[in-house]
Amino acid sequence: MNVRKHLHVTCAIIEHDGHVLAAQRSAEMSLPLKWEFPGGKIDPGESPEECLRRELMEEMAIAVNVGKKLPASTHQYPKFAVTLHPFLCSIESGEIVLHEHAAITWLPPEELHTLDWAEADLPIIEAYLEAYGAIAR
Ligand SMILES: Nc1nc2c([nH]c(=O)n2[C@H]2C[C@H](O)[C@@H](COP(=O)(O)OP(=O)(O)OP(=O)(O)O)O2)c(=O)[nH]1
Repeated sequence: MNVRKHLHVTCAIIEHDGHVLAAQRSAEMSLPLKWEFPGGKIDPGESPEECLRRELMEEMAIAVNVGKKLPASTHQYPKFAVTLHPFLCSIESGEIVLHEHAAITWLPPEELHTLDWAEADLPIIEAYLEAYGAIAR
C-alpha cells in the first residue's frame, strides 16, 4: 500500500539584532543533524500562529511574537512530503533553553547558506533573503 505522508509544518525565522536563529536537529530526530528554523507540525484545529507559539515554548522555552508570513514551500523527501509555513518572528520573552535541538546559532542573513540545512528550507532562505535580507544588514 502506498501511503504518502504529507506534513504541514510551521517554522519561525527569528530575528534579533540583525541575526537570524538557526537550530540543529538532534541525532535522534528525523533528518538528523540538519539545520532548520524551529517549529513543528500543525495540530488539528490549530492556526499556524498558535502552532508556532506552542512549538517554540515546548522546544526552546521562549514566547515569540509571530509577524509576517512568507510564502509556503513544499518539498518531497524520499519518505514524506512537507509543506513549510514560515513566519518572521521576534522573541517576546524568555531565555532559550534547548529541549529538543542539538544546538542553535545566530547568523547574519548572508551567512545562513553556510549551514547544512534540511532541503525543504533552501527555497525559504532564498525567499527570505530576497524580501528581507537587506533590512538586517
Ligand atoms: N520544524 C521544522 N521542521 C522542518 C523544517 N524543515 C524540514 O524539512 N522540516 C521537517 C522535519 C520534520 O520531518 C518535520 C517537522 O516535524 P517535527 O520536528 O515536528 O517532528 P519530527 O518528525 O522531528 O518528530 P516526530 O514526528 O518523530 O515527533 O518537518 C524546518 O525548518 N523546521
